[in-house]
Amino acid sequence: MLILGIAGGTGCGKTTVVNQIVAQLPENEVGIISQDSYYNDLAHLTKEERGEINFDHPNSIDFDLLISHLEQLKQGKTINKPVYSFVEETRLEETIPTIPRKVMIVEGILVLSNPQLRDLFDIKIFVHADSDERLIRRLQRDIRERGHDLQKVLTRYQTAVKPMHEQFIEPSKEFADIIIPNNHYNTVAVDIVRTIINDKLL
Ligand SMILES: Nc1ncnc2c1ncn2[C@@H]1O[C@H](COP(=O)(O)OP(=O)(O)O)[C@@H](O)[C@H]1O
Ligand SMILES: Nc1ccn([C@@H]2O[C@H](COP(=O)(O)O)[C@@H](O)[C@H]2O)c(=O)n1
Repeated sequence: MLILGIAGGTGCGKTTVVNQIVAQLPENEVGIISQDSYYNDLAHLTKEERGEINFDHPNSIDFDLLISHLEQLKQGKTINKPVYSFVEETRLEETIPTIPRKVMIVEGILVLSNPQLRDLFDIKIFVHADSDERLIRRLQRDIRERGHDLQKVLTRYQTAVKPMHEQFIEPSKEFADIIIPNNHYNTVAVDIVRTIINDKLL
């Protein structure tokens, strides 16, 4: 199994890059795991209490479960991947059975910041976009897709997203084997990563 870890600040385009990479690969050979699926289960908190959580701090992620799931996949076992709702801000009851694939891609803001998780990656990638570009993209996406309003996105950006980015995410760039500049769509970089994966699949 080849495991790729893809990190980068919110809105840098991780999900988009991953989707572009896998779009031209055989569907049954590549699996995707998003760090977002592993936000801690907050079902015991009210919606208001969940709104106070710092979702950009490593403590908000169940890294133990994510690491254990990756290890199980490496051993050829099927896992039950959690499902996270951004609208409810907690894990849902349902899970998604996920089988091991020849190539597994793990993406998320903090996936290169955790040493134990990082050690599981064969290739470490950091997607870079400037912070103003990321904020614009995040605003548009969160209002359109994640049920947030303008004020909520901006407050969160100032109080949690930006400081945590500076403390945990940007410093994890030094662990990357490849840095993908993504202020603009970067088809060349996507092709290079796909070529690496295709070599593995031969
Ligand atoms: N290179 C790019 N140029 C313009 N918009 C982009 C680019 N990459 C991604 N986007 C858009 O920015 C938003 C955030 O991208 P997404 O892939 O969800 O980022 P991330 O997963 O890193 O948070 C999405 O609406 C996406 O369509
Ligand atoms: N309930 C939540 C949980 C997380 N977030 C934000 O998601 C960002 C990470 O996801 P990306 O797809 O943007 O990489 C992170 O910055 C959290 O602030 C949220 O808004 N609500």
